[in-house]
Amino acid sequence: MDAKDQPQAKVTRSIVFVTGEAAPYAKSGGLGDVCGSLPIALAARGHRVMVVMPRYLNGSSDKNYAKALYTAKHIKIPCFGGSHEVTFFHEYRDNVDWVFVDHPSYHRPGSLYGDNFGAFGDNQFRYTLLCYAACEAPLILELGGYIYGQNCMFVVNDWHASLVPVLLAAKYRPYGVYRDSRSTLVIHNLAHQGVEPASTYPDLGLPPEWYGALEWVFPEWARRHALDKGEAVNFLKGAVVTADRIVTVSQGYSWEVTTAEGGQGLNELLSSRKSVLNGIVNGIDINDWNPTTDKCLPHHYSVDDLSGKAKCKAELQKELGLPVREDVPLIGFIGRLDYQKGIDLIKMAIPELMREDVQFVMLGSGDPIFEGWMRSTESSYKDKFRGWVGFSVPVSHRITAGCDILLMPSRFEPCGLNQLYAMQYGTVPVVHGTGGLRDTVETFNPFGAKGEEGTGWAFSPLTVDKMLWALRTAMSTFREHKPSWEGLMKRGMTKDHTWDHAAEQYEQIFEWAFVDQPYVM
Ligand SMILES: Nc1ncnc2c1ncn2[C@@H]1O[C@H](COP(=O)(O)OP(=O)(O)O[C@H]2O[C@H](CO)[C@@H](O)[C@H](O)[C@H]2O)[C@@H](O)[C@H]1O
Repeated sequence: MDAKDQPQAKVTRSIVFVTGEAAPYAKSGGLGDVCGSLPIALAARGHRVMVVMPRYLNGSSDKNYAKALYTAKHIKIPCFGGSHEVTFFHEYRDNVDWVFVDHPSYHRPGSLYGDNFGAFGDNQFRYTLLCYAACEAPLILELGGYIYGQNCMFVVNDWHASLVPVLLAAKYRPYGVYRDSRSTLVIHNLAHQGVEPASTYPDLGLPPEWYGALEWVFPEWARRHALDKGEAVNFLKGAVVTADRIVTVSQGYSWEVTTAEGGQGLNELLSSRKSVLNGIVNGIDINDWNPTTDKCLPHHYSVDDLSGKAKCKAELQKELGLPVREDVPLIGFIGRLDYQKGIDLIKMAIPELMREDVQFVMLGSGDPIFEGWMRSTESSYKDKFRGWVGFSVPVSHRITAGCDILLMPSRFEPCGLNQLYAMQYGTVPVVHGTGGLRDTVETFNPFGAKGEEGTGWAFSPLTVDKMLWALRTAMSTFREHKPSWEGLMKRGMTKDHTWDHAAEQYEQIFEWAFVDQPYVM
């Protein structure tokens, strides 16, 4: 879009994103994508936007931070029985101030949150530091010559950033600071809440009377032994209680989190805050995910000329060592190998699916049991199945472009980005109709009011049979109804997945937040 066509916000604000990850600096999943692109979309609409995240260094990713300069600002954070010094680095890119909090606990091998032995034992400490640093950044960092000041909208993402609204309420507002600021909690995934034993509360440096905001008691069935009282502190709960507004990353998920099935223990609390709870479907970064320009692809294509997609498919088959055949449906899966993503259903369905004339490629890392299963399945079905264990952004782009069908049997999915990328690339999604998947994938209807309708298949309930039914329907449409298939591809490709619409909805939420008094004064 030309800069002159870029819609502008009616009211511009100072916005401070706080996050555990943002692409391209550090990404482990969809949170990184969103925090790497929504801030840019908001800045393009005229807001002043800062993103505060850790400066993770672990060798391979160091180059991502190469353009971030040392600001010479140091602060000491009083927590965990001491005073911990952090410093700030800064890069101005795409009209956004990217601020990186530096501390030795962010410099280590492994992924962002853990290594082969599991989650890091000091994650509570690492993200407590991030939250304190994020509260100080707008007050002390002169970025482009000016501080952001006390009139900000803090956008706190998931549990890593959830201490921010608690700190605003407990440590700043009582002293007259940040009374004009507001906070919005964005829930990308309720499955991770930052829960630690209650005995860690004094480490957080919060006044004792604020214990109730973080207090969390496990139900009896979830306790480890008869003497376990289940007492814990829960960062995400703290933000649910103290944030001015709560956003989930789709409307479907904003309802699901208020139910016993989808609320992960926080459903009653979230229901009590329904008046400030909204859902906004994520957009995608179309500079990064665009089949007409994508640097990771061997060939480019567009809705007007799909020939490049067939070439991408052939290249992908070659790269994977699968028979190069245009007529065979190529199904892809990309994602964390996690219970959430329904990998166990794929595992159960594979023996039956492999009886069909089909090819299947999976890219993912996570649970070692599923990683091992992917490797062994590959050796059982040499001409049909490839399991790529690892995390590779270029490979994910090539799979998205080269496949005909993208499968997402997620047990729950707050929004899901891969189905949006798939549609953008003319790859037809077959998904479990849950959360954001149900909101974004419209099931194919050959007899719609205006002719054929739909962009994929959203099956429900989540069973192996139903998933196989949806895949078989998709495969037979691919083989036997080429014009319908092309219609499906084109309808997906022409849908508006840009961030601009979502950014406008976020502006509305911010406006409502500033009309109200802060939730905790
Ligand atoms: N092995 C691999 N190699 C390369 N890339 C890989 C990969 N595994 C995953 N990815 C990438 O990571 C991202 C995953 O995003 P999703 O939104 O699908 O899921 P995630 O559960 O991480 O995000 C959570 O947050 C997002 C953002 O709000 C929600 O959409 C989602 O529902 C919620 O669960 C995609 O960009 C995908 O391509």
